[in-house]
Amino acid sequence: MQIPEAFKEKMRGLLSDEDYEKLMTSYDGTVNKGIRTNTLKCTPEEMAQKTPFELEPVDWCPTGYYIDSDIRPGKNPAYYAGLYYVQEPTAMTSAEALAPEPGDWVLDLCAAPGGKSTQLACKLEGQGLLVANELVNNRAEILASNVERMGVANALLFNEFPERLAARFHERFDKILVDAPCSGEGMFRKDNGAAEEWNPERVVNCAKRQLKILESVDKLLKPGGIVVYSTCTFSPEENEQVIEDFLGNNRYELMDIDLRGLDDRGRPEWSEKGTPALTKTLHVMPFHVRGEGHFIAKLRKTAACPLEEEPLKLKGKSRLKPAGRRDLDDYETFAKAYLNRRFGNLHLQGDQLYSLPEGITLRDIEGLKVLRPGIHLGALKKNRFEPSHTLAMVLRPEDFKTIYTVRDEEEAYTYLKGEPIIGTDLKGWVLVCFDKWPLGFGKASQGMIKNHFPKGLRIRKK
Ligand SMILES: C[S@@+](CC[C@H](N)C(=O)[O-])C[C@H]1O[C@@H](n2cnc3c(N)ncnc32)[C@H](O)[C@@H]1O
Repeated sequence: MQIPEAFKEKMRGLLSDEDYEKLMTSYDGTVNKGIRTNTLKCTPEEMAQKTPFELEPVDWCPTGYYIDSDIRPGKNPAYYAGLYYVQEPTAMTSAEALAPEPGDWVLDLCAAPGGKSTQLACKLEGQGLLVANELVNNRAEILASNVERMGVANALLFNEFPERLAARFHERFDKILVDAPCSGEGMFRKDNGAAEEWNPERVVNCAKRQLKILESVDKLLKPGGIVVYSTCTFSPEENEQVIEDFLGNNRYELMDIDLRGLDDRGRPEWSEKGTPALTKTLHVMPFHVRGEGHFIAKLRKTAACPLEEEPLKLKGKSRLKPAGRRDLDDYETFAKAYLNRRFGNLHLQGDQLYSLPEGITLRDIEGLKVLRPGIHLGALKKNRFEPSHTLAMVLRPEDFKTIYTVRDEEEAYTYLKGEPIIGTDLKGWVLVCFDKWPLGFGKASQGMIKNHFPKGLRIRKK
């Protein structure tokens, strides 16, 4: 890996000789890999039973574990059942610092691929709302797929500019995470491209963009609400200086961050004005801990922000409409035959049926680019309802009347490859489970289960 000379020079100026040498040596090491338990589905102990690799606890995240760097955790049935999320250990810090509570309205403004969104969802325990937003289209689809796999039931996903969300959700959120797009200096070891793309102008441009994103946060956050700002870079321009500029223009106070094993405080001397409270921010440096590197700041909003005189206009009608009773005949027939759980706030987009999160109305989403308006329950076909994979992933076995539990890992792979399962006397829709965790749907008849695991997710080989 080629570390840019200008970066080396900059870090040599910022760090002590000893720390600089340690940083450079850290680039010769291997990338730290981690997984985090999806507590919406299982406990860490249950996850450990279903994963064949060694797990070593991460200090600052009670559900995070280091795994050996040779392991490919995305190849395991437990992965497809959503028992864990593969996440770099220092990336687990931001959601821990924000610490939402069940019932909160939480916004993750820069969300793809979804590591922190799914971690926030665990903390909400299915209560309250998670709005996860990703601006870049193809990354947004990856976010949707991860939120689906983890079985998050109370999420609304957008593919939007922060300022457009701010025009609709004025001071509606209790907590906001800004895991900002950055120059990625903490990604050099993990992603060679990050080192190749790095240059001093990029750092300056990232800082401008970060400040602009934070301006939208001020409009979105309730007075008294909390925002965590994080980056995976070391540069003062994108860390201490962004926070100092934001504090200068808005009424916020920095809060202490208390995460086990982390005590490398932000440096006022790396900012323009030397704001003393910057010591409340946190650096997570790859030469102090086992991880790639992060910066976190936690701030409380101390005063309301006025409504804009000329707010941005959001045009366009939503293609969603509330589902009427007659629209739902086929869904109700399906629900009566198979579901032990009710879904509310039902809306249709064409023939696709969604359950919107509690408290969300069409007025909230009209004119915005919605990626997923809630749980995609399935499609109303001619005279029948076809359940979606998303529905399978939010269910627990007790929510469905016909369950097929795969006999062993081998049979789990058979299902995940898209092959039929032979030898059953079940009939109709079946929730195929790996132990007590759904993998997806199948349809049983004549002694076999036809596979409904989505084609795009199927694995080719173990
Ligand atoms: C550091 S990544 C987020 C990682 C994510 N939080 C996770 O844990 O998986 C930053 C994200 O911000 C998105 N982004 C880029 N420009 C943006 C902008 N102007 N406003 C908001 N998000 C932006 C990027 O596409 C990227 O997905």
